[in-house]
Amino acid sequence: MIAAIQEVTGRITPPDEQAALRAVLRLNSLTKPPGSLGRLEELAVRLAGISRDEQPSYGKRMVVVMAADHGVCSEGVSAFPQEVTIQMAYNFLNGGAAVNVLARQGDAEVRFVDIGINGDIAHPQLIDRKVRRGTDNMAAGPAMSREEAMRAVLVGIQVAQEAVQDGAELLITGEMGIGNTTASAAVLCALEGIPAEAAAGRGTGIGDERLQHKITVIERALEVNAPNPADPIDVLSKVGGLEIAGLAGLIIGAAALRIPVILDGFISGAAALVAKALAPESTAYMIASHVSGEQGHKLMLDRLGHTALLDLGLRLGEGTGGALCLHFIDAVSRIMREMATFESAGVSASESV
Ligand SMILES: Cc1cc2ncn([C@H]3O[C@H](COP(=O)(O)O)[C@@H](O)[C@H]3O)c2cc1C
Ligand SMILES: O=C(O)c1cccnc1
Repeated sequence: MIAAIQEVTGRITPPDEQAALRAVLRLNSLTKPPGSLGRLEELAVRLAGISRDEQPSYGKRMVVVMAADHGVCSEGVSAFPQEVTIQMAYNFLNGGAAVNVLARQGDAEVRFVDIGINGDIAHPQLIDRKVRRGTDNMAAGPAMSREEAMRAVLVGIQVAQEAVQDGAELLITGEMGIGNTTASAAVLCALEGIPAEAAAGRGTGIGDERLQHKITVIERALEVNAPNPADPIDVLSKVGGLEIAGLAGLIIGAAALRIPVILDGFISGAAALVAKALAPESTAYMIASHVSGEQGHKLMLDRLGHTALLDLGLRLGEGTGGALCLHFIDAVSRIMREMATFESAGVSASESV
């Protein structure tokens, strides 16, 4: 199974430098002082390189919400009970979650994948790719087997391939899974050698006492399992989650298919760290939409080498920040296509600086 993953990571090539250069030249020809559109210009250049087009635009975009449960919930690490995952599943499938609203506003489709919910869901829109019914409690032993972690990564790769077959030109990572900020923090600790107290945050809104407990649970999980930082599948299987593994696969799949993958918050960040460990070249296809209010997210983005576009204090996940970022991506597309050049508008260029 590792060979199937490596076959995909082996297909990731760097973005097109020529297209990126053409985007720089075009930006400098537009009726504005050079660089005056700030970070939007950086975004334009990166998207041009990724999409191999100096005027990139994205017709069909999809938010992929991977959902799974976490055995570590039995340690009391979330402000909400585990059943909320399956209850929210129906809310996503019926279009009522925050990300459904923001995706509609950003003209994106939401695909909801059950990769490991602890229960049965019946809904016509469900993409059922359940690898197992939730993980085991990582504070007592491995969250899942190595084989299950690899299967979940392959699910993500396959979902990316299907999305592109169905016309997707851009993917956004989304997730649902009560307890998943604990697993994501543990992945950050294991892969990057960050102490639990710097990696763990309040998730759904736990208080000081429960946060201290969450930190000790993460420390125990790391001690009991001793995940190997040089082996991302080992880290996923011991202290990760099924949706984290699935999103890592989705990111790798998007990079291999040369389409941009918009990262959402903390859980997406953990998946991106796994993707980076499996395929360092995949980071070139990632766009960091926002920096979450969850402690540790900024650290993740630093390790990924990305700066977030937005800082709105979001701490929801689901793909919400990623969906909001579509407005900036569309703004960039229109600037590259619709703005006049100095030449076409008859405007004098700068004399000297
Ligand atoms: C109603 C509700 C909707 C959500 N949508 C996303 N999350 C977010 O919160 C959870 C992670 O936080 P923790 O690790 O503290 O459990 C994940 O499901 C994440 O997607 C939600 C959480 C709740 C309660
Ligand atoms: O940043 C996130 O993705 C996040 C933060 C808190 C809870 N759920 C998700």
